[in-house]
Amino acid sequence: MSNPIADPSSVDDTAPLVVRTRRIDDPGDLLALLPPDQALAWVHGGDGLVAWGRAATFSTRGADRFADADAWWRAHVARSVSRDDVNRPGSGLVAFGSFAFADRGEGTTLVVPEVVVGRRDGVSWITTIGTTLSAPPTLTAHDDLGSGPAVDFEDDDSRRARWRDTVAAAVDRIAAGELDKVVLARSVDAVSDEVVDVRRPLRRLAAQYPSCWTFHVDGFFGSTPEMLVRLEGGLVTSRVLAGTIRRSGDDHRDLALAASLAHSSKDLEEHEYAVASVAEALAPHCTGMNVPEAPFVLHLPNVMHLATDVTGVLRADASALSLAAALHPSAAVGGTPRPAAVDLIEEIEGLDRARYAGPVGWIGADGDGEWGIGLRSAQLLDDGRRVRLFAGCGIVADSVPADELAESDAKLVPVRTSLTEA
Ligand SMILES: C=C(O[C@H]1C=CC=C(C(=O)O)[C@@H]1O)C(=O)O
Repeated sequence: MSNPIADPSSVDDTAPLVVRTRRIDDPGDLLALLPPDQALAWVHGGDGLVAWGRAATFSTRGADRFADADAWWRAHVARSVSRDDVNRPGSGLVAFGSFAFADRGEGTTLVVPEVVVGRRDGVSWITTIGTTLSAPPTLTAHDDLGSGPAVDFEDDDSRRARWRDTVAAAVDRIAAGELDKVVLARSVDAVSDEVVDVRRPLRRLAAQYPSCWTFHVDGFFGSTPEMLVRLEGGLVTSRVLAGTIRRSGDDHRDLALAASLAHSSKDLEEHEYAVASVAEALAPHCTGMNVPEAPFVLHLPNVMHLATDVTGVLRADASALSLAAALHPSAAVGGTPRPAAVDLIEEIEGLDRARYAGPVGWIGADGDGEWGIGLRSAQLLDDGRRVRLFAGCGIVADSVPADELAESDAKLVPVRTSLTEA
């Protein structure tokens, strides 16, 4: 995959990292601090982490990509020297990362930045990371990014018809008893008349979807509503989403739609598979797990989802990355049973998912961290003028191809409008 953002060529990956975190006054809008190049982001409700520079990077591929990344990270942590005056999740040494969806997929990377600015619950900090101790830089808010470029979307009728046919083929395979659920995705390319400055869509996504996690790692960006796993002080949390209804734009009508979603047997079935896959994957790692019996309806500006928050207490030493490895791909992005679903995706989807639907997030020196599922997302390609947007839908026996296509359109709205709105 080409990567218009990262330039790891100057990174010395073997030197011990010197890490210093200091408390700072509230820096205001975190995303406004990002420089144009090598920006990294993970923000939620205004809080989170933004970062830039490259102190160390790691890339890999294959079935062992999570274990390889975890081992690389542990080795870096072991030889780092750190002083952290803040001691909050995300302070001290952190790496941002993104994982390919498929074992054969490209794009798995961990990035240790040179500067991280974080805020959580009214406490703000800056972390510097390098091979020597460096003074924290002066923070500058880049307020005016100018007007956006003109963007065209390549989503013609024949591509849309082909995807409907693929969904119909999956329904047939489910009816034939080969599997219970599969998540099928499609992509839409956007072509911009100038290089996309990813900070512009990031700001729009964060402003419009504050309850989602707005992220950027090496040209992969988006605003995901789904938390694959958060590990914090021994507490494991996962927000499972599956089952979707589009919003109408009318609040009263949306309430009725939310009620119908909560009672839709097709959506409840789709959701149950996703919850079961997460609960089964976490069970060996957790004690005292709480898996609510019924989902709640999560309201986003474009769609509503059935949602379940699964929690547990970590049983033994495991990192957020090793938990992500156990959970990926959950049935929210793969299917049930997992092996049959992954095979069917490979056989009929006809799409290189790359980082779409893979874990994206950050890990700290103690192994805690947050890994969302890379949904409502896009990848900058080539020269930075082409952007590939992705969306997928859970397919079960009762799925109707035309409805799934409309649902995928709704899921594309966040990134699509983030690229076009002034
Ligand atoms: C696969 C996607 O969404 C998943 C998450 C929430 C709801 C989903 C659904 O209802 O199909 C999907 O499982 C996507 O946004 O590309």
